[in-house]
Amino acid sequence: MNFTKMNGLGNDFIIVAHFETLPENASDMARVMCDRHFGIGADGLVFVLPSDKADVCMRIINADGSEAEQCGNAVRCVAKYAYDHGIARKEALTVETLAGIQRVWLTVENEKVSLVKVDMGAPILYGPSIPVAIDREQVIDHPIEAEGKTFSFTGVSMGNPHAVIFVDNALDFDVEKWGSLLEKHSLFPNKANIEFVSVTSPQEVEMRVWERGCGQTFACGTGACATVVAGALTGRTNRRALVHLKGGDLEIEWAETDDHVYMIGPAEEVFTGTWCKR
Ligand SMILES: N[C@H](CCC[C@H](N)C(=O)O)C(=O)O
Repeated sequence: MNFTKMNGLGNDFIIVAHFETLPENASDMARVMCDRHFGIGADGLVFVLPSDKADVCMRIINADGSEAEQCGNAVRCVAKYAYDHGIARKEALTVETLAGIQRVWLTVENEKVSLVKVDMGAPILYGPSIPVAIDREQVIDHPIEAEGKTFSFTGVSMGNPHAVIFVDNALDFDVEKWGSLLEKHSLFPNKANIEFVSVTSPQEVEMRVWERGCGQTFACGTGACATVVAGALTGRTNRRALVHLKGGDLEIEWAETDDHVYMIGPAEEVFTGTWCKR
């Protein structure tokens, strides 16, 4: 089985594009292929499938075998893959996901996609647990406790659940310890992606992330979107901000015109290969 290895700011994926529908053993495939010692190694396994509603369909399986509703970095990779490999040779296309149809705009240089803009749709605000939707004028920061330490989070869904926690300095925060504890907290019956964010200015933040189903990653597109929504709602940031991640930067805007969140960032194809293991 042929595959293509891609990433969005170091959030890396195995792209498989020759199934008509999601294989029944997709979760097992993800666990084996994403293993960084006995497999190819990746944060997720991404299936590029035909769609009757969009130019292409994306299904994303985390490294632990759980399926996610949405994945911002993977949507950029899938859009690039579709253009570069001739599935949808156009600079504005649509990607069907479990979170809905995503509009995508491509920047092409030397016949290859270098930058991708995605309409990630409108956010849903959660709290005091996820997924308990609340109105926007309700309390935004919700308390959450782990091992005797209390944090406050803003719950935001971009189709997948995020708990955004503002801290003094995200760069030296113990993401492994607290992210792994909070991902599976009882307030998050479907688990959650945990973002730790420090605000540099109203238009610039540092974000580190512990992702549901794969641990700490170099970048999280939906997490960056959730971060700017949480920052704007709590008065910490503007609705447009540059999110600095371990693997690079994402430009995020939560537009007032349509309440949608727009994300601009790169996508990279690294290598192709053939999977030989049973
Ligand atoms: N682990 C996430 C899916 C991947 C999201 C992230 N890689 C992104 O770029 O949005 C979840 O289970 O919701």
